[in-house]
Amino acid sequence: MIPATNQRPPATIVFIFGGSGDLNLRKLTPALYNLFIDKYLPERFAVVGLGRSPYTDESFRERLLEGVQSFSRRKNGPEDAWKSFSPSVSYLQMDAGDAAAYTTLSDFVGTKKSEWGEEINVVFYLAVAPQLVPGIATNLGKLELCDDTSHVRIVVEKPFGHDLKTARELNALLGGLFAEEQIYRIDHYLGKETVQNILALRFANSLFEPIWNRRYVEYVQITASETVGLEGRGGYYEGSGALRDMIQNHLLQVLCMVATEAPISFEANEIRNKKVDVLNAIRRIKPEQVKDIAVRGQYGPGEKDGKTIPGYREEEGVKPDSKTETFAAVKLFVDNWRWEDVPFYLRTGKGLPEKATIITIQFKPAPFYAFPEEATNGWDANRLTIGIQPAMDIRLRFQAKRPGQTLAIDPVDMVFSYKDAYEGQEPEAYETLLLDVMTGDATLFMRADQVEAAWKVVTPILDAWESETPDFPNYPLGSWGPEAAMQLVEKDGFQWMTK
Ligand SMILES: NC(=O)C1=CN([C@@H]2O[C@H](COP(=O)(O)OP(=O)(O)OC[C@H]3O[C@@H](n4cnc5c(N)ncnc54)[C@H](OP(=O)(O)O)[C@@H]3O)[C@@H](O)[C@H]2O)C=CC1
Ligand SMILES: O=C1O[C@H](COP(=O)(O)O)[C@@H](O)[C@H](O)[C@H]1O
Repeated sequence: MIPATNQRPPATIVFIFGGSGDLNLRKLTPALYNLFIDKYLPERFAVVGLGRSPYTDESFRERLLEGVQSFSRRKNGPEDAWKSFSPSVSYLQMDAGDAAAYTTLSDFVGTKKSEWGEEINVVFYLAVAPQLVPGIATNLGKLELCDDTSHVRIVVEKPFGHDLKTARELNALLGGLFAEEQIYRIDHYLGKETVQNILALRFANSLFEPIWNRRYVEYVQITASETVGLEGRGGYYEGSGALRDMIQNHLLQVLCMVATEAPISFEANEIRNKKVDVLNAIRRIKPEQVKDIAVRGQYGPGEKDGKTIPGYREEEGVKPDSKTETFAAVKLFVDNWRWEDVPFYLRTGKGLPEKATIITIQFKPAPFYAFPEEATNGWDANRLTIGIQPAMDIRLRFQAKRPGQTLAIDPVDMVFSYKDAYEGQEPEAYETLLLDVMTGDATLFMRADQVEAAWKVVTPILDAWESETPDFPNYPLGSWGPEAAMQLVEKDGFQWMTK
């Protein structure tokens, strides 16, 4: 949450493990750059990217500038902004497994302390595959500077651990090395304006809550589709897959926002308690049920503009017989008074036709319909669609009478769009969350028990998938995923909503 401009964080150094990776290129540096332009960064700050790739400071900055120009909400920024920002960025070539190299980090902090002559916040951002996290955390924990619990923080990216067992081990390890207030388990979907707005929509209005339950809701769908493929992220993604990469964290967190009971305050732990209640209420999946409620897919070659585009198995860093899923869809139930028997369908995939994250709340049809059927032009109504991205909007689709002497009923949309309602650009999720880390506000970050509860939900699926060899690839790049994903909803009489 963005403080007033006069509440800038104190002098800060951000070390980014995985500085040469996709996350930093696409999201972290663009976010820091925007914070800089908007004057939320402290006067004195430094960003150090770390990785094994052989960058110099100069070539690293050039690479990051390409990232800003391709992915930032501000492709350029005001004149000279990059020129003013980039000297604070440097690169340190280092293997994260090299324990001796970590003293370089302490030395860097020591030098900056003498140069800046003040206390410094130090953020260690672990933007790396989960397998690397325990080793890095252990090495950082040995640095004396990490004993300073009020100034040193560690940010751990999702997926937190590789499964329930490793997540528990990681929580225990981090708990032994750092104080809980130093640990920031990040899930960037929680920093998205549109995700935060779900609570405002539900609990700052009296309109929706009375019908937000099993009496009126037929089903809920959450789709996060991506057009991109792997884009050089084989090192991370091959060991992860769509279920771990998106569903265990982002999509389950969105489900929690949709399904949670009303909080009594916006105190961090109150919201977290309510969300963990939802995760704990998700019906446990038995091994023999997995095939009926979960679908996985991997994209094969596709076509674009008459050209063949290679499939997942042909991408850099991917095994030719890879079992990693690039698509996952699941059907879940939340066993409580509010949601019993309402299906929650979640799906995500790479290489799909559109980049879009949307939530669909489909309400049941009117209990009695007095209008003549022949006057009705479609039944596609009683639906609330929350556009998370790129369209940031809320659409209420309902039946309306078409003006005129003949009775005709059509589905129409009532739309709230951020673009039309507010001036200026909304901050990106990582802007909000990085600033929160710098100011020491953990409200939007995950607690250890939330992460473990989310792993419990997906563990039976992961186990079942691990035990069988999938028939991959099973969907062409540019399609909406495997046929079985369509059947997952069609067998219940529904279809996937794309808007
Ligand atoms: N990409 C995205 O859009 C998002 C990613 N994330 C999360 O961020 C994390 C990283 O993902 P992403 O950036 O996409 O993955 P990449 O594969 O692009 O990056 C992995 C990074 O890890 C570094 N690395 C690997 N091994 C070592 C090593 N031994 N020593 C030092 N550095 C090492 C690589 O650097 P090098 O090869 O130079 O050593 C590279 O910078 C994941 O947890 C992912 O879930 C979260 C949200 C969005
Ligand atoms: O965490 C991740 O998220 C991105 C998608 O993020 P979004 O904000 O653009 O929806 C995804 O591409 C990546 O694989 C994953 O690690």
